[in-house]
Amino acid sequence: MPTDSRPDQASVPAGLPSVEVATVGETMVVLCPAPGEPLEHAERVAVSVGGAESNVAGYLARLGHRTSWVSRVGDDPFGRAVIRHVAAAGVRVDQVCVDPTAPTGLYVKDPGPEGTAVHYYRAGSAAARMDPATLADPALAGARVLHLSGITPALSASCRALVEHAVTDRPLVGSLVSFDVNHRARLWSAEQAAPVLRDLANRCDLVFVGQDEAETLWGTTDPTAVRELLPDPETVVVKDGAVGATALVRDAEPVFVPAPRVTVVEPVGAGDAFAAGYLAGLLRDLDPTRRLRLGHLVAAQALTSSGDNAPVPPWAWFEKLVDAPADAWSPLDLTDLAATT
Ligand SMILES: Nc1ncnc2c1ncn2[C@@H]1O[C@H](COP(=O)(O)OP(=O)(O)O)[C@@H](O)[C@H]1O
Ligand SMILES: O=C(O)C(=O)C[C@H](O)[C@H](O)COP(=O)(O)O
Repeated sequence: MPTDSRPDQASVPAGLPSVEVATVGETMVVLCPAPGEPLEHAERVAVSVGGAESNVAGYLARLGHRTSWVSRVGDDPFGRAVIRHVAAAGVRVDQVCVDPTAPTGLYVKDPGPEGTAVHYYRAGSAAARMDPATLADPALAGARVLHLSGITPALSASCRALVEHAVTDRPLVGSLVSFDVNHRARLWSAEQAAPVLRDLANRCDLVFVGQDEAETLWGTTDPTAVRELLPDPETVVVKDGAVGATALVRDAEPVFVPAPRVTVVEPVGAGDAFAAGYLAGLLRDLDPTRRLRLGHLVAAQALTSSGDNAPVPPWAWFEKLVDAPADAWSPLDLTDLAATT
């Protein structure tokens, strides 16, 4: 019977300090035809890598935080591509199990006149076999943040048990548990997802949710109403795309920060980038306004670049804008982002 193995990570010598952030979730190879070319007639596809939680890990690593992505991939070329891609962003991948008995998941984009449809080939994937033991490695102890998303509980019963375990038993003692609701309608219906995601989110410390998904799941876009549905986390961040985002922190007035003006090249991954920026602000003990600003600024990098995991400018660029006077943010104009970075 073949057994799981762990990839070597030449760039991470033994004895490194413990990770600051662990993220857990599935990452897949992404196949995408040329823009506007329907999949049915495509003769060529571009191959890339995508996964919400490894995207968050990648942005955090690029912002200078020691981050580990915890997952499973198949012992196949796509699994090796995923590991190489995530490691290239500076993320530790020594917590990724290579499973010789299940494939790496795949998602395929189908550009059409009404937008891009997504087809998943991830049922039965190696990552769908994650379970509560996935978080048992002592190397994860001491992480300040464990970041999860609502994609994982939709993957399989064992993945749902993993997320239940993470939010209830808190295996990473002392870590703050962060949860991006990330409802994926291709994985489960809103009726199935709504109570599960609400219950899981309520057991976390920090929750990110888009107004669009709050409406789909729970029938409201109002940040205060969302907060009433999620009373237990210390902080709920409600995002409203191009408009802005609100942080509702327990025992404090809600804080709203408008999103900067940007010229969107490709919207996929903006939510992951936002979560990473907010978490970087939290790790640096910034106040909620600055955390939201950092979220928007990292999201802006994702929006103005194609692909899920954009490069980020040096910290000094972020610092200047994060500390700018309030009127500079009403709203901040980043429409010439490429020139300013
Ligand atoms: N058109 C836009 N202009 C400026 N910022 C945007 C725009 N769309 C999204 N964002 C930024 O990306 C963040 C995440 O947006 P959201 O729509 O929730 O993304 P996703 O659907 O990828 O989760 C927003 O909070 C904001 O910072
Ligand atoms: O659907 C999944 O399972 C994925 O992980 C695919 C994507 O890479 C991210 O989810 C992007 O997410 P957004 O930041 O919300 O645009």
